[in-house]
Amino acid sequence: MPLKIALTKGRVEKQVIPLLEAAGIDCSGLKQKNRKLIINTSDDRFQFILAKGPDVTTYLNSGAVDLGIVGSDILTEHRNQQSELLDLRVGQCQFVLASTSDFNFNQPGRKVIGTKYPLITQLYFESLGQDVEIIKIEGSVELAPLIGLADAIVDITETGRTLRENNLYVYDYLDQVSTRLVANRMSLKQHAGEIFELADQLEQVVEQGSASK
Ligand SMILES: Nc1ncnc2c1ncn2[C@@H]1O[C@H](COP(=O)(O)OP(=O)(O)OP(=O)(O)O)[C@@H](O)[C@H]1O
Ligand SMILES: O=P(O)(O)OC[C@H]1O[C@H](OP(=O)(O)OP(=O)(O)O)[C@H](O)[C@@H]1O
Repeated sequence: MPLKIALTKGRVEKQVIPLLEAAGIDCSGLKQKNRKLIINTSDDRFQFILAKGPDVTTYLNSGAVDLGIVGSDILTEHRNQQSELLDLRVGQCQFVLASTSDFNFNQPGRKVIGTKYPLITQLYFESLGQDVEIIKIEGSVELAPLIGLADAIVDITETGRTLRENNLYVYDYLDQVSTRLVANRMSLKQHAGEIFELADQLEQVVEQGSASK
């Protein structure tokens, strides 16, 4: 039976494939541009299940997969209950509080905050002792202060380009984000050897990558 790995499709998948390949894992199936969602390696050692980030945590928690590859933003937001094995050091970005130039962080009254990450936003403002109204947005979060839906946003930024091109400014920096390898706790007991072998192989690749930077 192959180890089942839920891999976040899209941006994470693209950045993780080179790491998997460097660890000697056959990614020819993953690299084929088709609509298949379940892809086995040619040696049947691994089965990749392509899913959206939040669903990777659902599959892990239900025991449907042994491993997940997903952003730490999603793990925090969805209260990950499984075992984090490795920081893959890709998908690196940072949470920020951002808004238009006229935003006043210290203004009295209850602020409205737009975000894809309500829990992270709530915890952040709780830590500041501020009560805010949070509006959940599914994407293009930067729109919220521009069209008057929210006073500010909590979102991730990498290059800062999206903020810049929409005339938004950073008012505070929150946690750093990167892609993680996570194991289902039960699978970790049942398949410890195979799982730690994979984690070790990937760790070597990650360390080599860092050393060559
Ligand atoms: N700008 C970014 N730079 C680096 N990593 C990012 C960036 N945006 C998101 N990520 C990381 O990649 C993960 C997946 O992001 P991605 O944009 O592919 O999915 P998404 O937000 O669900 O978007 P979509 O709905 O378009 O698939 C995020 O959970 C985060 O960890
Ligand atoms: O700092 P930058 O390099 O510009 O990256 C930041 C952008 O990337 C993410 O959006 P994504 O591309 O996932 O699109 P989305 O708006 O659909 O979430 C994030 O929500 C920002 O909008």
